[in-house]
Amino acid sequence: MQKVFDDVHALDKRCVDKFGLSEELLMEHAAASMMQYIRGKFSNNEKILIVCGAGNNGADGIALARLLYSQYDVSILVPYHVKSAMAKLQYKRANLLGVNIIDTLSVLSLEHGPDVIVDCLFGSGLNRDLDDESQRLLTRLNSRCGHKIACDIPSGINKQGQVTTVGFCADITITMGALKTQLYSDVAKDYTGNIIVSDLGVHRSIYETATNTFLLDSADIKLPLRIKQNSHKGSFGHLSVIVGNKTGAGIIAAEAAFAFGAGLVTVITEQEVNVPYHIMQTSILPENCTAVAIGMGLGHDRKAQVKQILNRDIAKVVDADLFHNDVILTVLNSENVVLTPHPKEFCSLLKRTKLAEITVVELQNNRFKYVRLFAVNYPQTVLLLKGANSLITYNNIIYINPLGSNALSKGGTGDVLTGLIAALLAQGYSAVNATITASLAHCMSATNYPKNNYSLTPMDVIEGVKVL
Ligand SMILES: NC(=O)C1=CN([C@@H]2O[C@H](COP(=O)(O)OP(=O)(O)OC[C@H]3O[C@@H](n4cnc5c(N)ncnc54)[C@H](OP(=O)(O)O)[C@@H]3O)[C@@H](O)[C@H]2O)[C@@H](O)CC1
Ligand SMILES: Nc1ncnc2c1ncn2[C@@H]1O[C@H](COP(=O)(O)OP(=O)(O)O)[C@@H](O)[C@H]1O
Ligand SMILES: [K+]
Repeated sequence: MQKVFDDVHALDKRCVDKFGLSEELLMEHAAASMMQYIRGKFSNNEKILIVCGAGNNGADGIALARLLYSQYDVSILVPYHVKSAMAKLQYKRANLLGVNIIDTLSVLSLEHGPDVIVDCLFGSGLNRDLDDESQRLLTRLNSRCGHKIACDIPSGINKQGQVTTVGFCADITITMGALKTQLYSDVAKDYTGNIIVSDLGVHRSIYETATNTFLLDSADIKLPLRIKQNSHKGSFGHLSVIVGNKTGAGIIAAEAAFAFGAGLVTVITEQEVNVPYHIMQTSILPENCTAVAIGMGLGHDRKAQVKQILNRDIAKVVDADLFHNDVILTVLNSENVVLTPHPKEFCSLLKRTKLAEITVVELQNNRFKYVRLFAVNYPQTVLLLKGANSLITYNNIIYINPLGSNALSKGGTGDVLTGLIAALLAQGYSAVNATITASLAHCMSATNYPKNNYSLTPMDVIEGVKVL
């Protein structure tokens, strides 16, 4: 798990004030880390274009040009007059050294385009929408071949992680000092490429302070591996999955839960349904049930039974149709509840809780803001907001799961996730630990799928979970 910060200016300042570093020293480390990356990947004399803006993001790029000069065929494109003191200083040094400085992209030959393009146009200082010239420039850079590196933040991604017009599409983002939340909006995922962090003169563990946002990785998974041999099916919980109108949703969840270690799985259904032989079915909640999954394909009937189930003091995952029903309000202040809405369902939840009345577009533009709003009001409820980067919150902490992929954009994969979380709840995991591990397992299964990114089915996700 890595720390993530909304803003690192305070961390930069702390390095200067507390450890006696200077802005220039931080910048030299930023440039050196990009140099190291390029040296590790490209042989001498490769053609490198560094596009530099007027502020300190541009200054990082100009310093990089100085470091690479003579080993590589370096050009810097400086489309605006350099403005910040550091950019002016770095520009003067590059000039004295004889670095090739150009002010328009058309000077470069199209046939022999650069092998590497480094985007140092705008970083954390992007404070307004891009003008036409910057949009044109980024569009042209995106259309060129070559390995694309973004310095700190791909240009065009603003503080909220939005790309209002054009953004630089990087293969890799080398971000300075620490990870930033804006790099983990759903939109940003199509621009950042891989993200790595550069140290800025002190080790990252010293640079970073406390935070309430964390980036999950595959090492954070805690699989339900069984330890004791002296066990029986009852040792691993009994999950009840409420099956509604769309019976497939509940059955997929039940199958996923069985594959993820639940000892017993029963579907609760009014009419008999076709389920695999190992899944039981009945019309009322079994007495010994240790967790419930409810909402997937439920429809809007059975209100009395739903209310009764939600009021039972059992760990639960609540999904899908229930976000469109005020009955959801009854579970919001309880412990051991996990909510798994997709963006449209989360908008409905926000409306029902009277926290906000917003569109899906507004939510997707501000995912962190609204997840935090929910977290502040319902700190003991676990929320997983689905998306390209799913966000999990509990106790005012946000965990980002960046491991998902577009292969998961299929009907029924969310039902698998609900089943996985429920399986762990049934086996005694805390709500937040169940959600983190299940969410990681869901994404890792999709990543390990060996075929392509269009053919994954919910059953493939379940098969993948079996071999993690
Ligand atoms: N602080 C430190 O110690 C360290 C900082 N570091 C580096 O500094 C970067 C932050 O630098 P920064 O604050 O100078 O901002 P930056 O991203 O260069 O942009 C500001 C410039 O862009 C302009 N501008 C903005 N929006 C625009 C638009 N839409 N269209 C056109 N212009 C626009 C804006 O114009 P102005 O508002 O002045 O008119 C200003 O000129 C950070 O990302 C990291 O790379 C590292 O070296 C480590 C140490
Ligand atoms: N582009 C994507 N990148 C990462 N994860 C995705 C992507 N598209 C969908 N997912 C994941 O797939 C699941 C889809 O769930 P959902 O929309 O509820 O589907 P359903 O209700 O049909 O089962 C969620 O866990 C979501 O995070
Ligand atoms: K940049």
